[in-house]
Amino acid sequence: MTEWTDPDAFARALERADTKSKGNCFEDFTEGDRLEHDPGLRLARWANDAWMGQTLNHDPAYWRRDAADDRGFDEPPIHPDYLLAATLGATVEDLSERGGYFLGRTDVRFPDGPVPPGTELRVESDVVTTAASSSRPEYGIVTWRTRGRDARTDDVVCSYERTNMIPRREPIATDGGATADDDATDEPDLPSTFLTPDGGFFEDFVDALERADDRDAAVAYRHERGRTQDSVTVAALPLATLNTAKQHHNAEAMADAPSGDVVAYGDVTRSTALAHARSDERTWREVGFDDESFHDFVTPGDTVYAFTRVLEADDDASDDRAGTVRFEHVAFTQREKPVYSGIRTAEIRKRQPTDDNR
Ligand SMILES: CC(C)(COP(=O)(O)OP(=O)(O)OC[C@H]1O[C@@H](n2cnc3c(N)ncnc32)[C@H](O)[C@@H]1OP(=O)(O)O)[C@@H](O)C(=O)NCCC(=O)NCCSC(=O)C[C@H](O)C(=O)O
Repeated sequence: MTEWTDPDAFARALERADTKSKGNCFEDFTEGDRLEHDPGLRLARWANDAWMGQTLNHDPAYWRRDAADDRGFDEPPIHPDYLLAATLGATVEDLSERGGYFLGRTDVRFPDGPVPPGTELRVESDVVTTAASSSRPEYGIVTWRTRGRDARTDDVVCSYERTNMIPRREPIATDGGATADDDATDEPDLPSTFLTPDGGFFEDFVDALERADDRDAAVAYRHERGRTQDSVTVAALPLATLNTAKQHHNAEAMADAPSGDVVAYGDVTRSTALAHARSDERTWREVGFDDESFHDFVTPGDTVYAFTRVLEADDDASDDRAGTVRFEHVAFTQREKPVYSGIRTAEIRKRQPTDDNR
């Protein structure tokens, strides 16, 4: 009788066995379809704290009761970055586990957030559009609108629209996409002066924008901190959001990919860069994110840095002690190429008489 675990017999058995594949192909998505994502997730304090600590998000309102109380929270809530990553993580099994690229996301909002630890998430997505990729015949491009709900109250605590390239079952003929103008040597049209805010309060951003006004200048600066990607950030953090994308934890499957290795979850890259930016400001509340793009992959050993451009400031917010600022944040690595960019709207604390000057 055949011993199935005999190495030769087993190797033959593996060759002959079909693989029960995971995830959906491009052809499985139809505009208008709704998918209820089974995993759901309990937003645990430990996972939130692991995410926040490892991505260098150290805003005290998410760590300490007195700071949370000062910010108008009943207790340190789940941070919006982890809430967003967990909402997306729970969708991966149905939407993007098959592989492909997380291209971008927009209209990220937290209608009934923030939420306390222990909140149980129920997540659903609608297929918004499906399109051929003109440059990559083996992929299609799918956009979904996703909502994360508090399973107890049904309140929407996080929503967004995201776009991925999804592998096709059958490649199609394409026009090959637009031809890149490789010979273009135009100098980039950057302003002559880059200004940095003196501090991290709302008034500091207003002041810097005023100094840039009517001049060939921008309020744009780098943040010093960097975070080298390791097995915790690349594999452990996405798995703590139930993100089953093999890109983050299956080195063998990724060996033949263009990256040649596992890659960081886009939300880890993004949250790390945002943390660097937040460490140089007095964040009051996160309002929303738009036009997020993931330009290139990040692999273990890459160090994630951040660059910020301040776009506008508005003296209007949910609390008199804050104003609203719109930023463009860019994550980049030691190779100095952008890997993520997005527009962030956040409320920033105004300077109070008792505040120090940072
Ligand atoms: C994905 C890339 C390899 C593409 O590179 P390149 O071909 O140079 O870029 P193009 O700009 O030409 O884009 C290709 C097509 O995709 C469309 N596109 C690009 N961005 C968007 C967007 N934000 N929204 C909609 N469509 C977009 C373009 O129009 C092009 O279309 P077409 O011409 O018809 O083909 C490269 O960008 C890359 O490597 N990006 C990094 C991807 C990445 O690392 N993402 C994060 C990590 S993976 C992850 O987190 C997975 C996650 O867990 C999950 O499950 O989603």
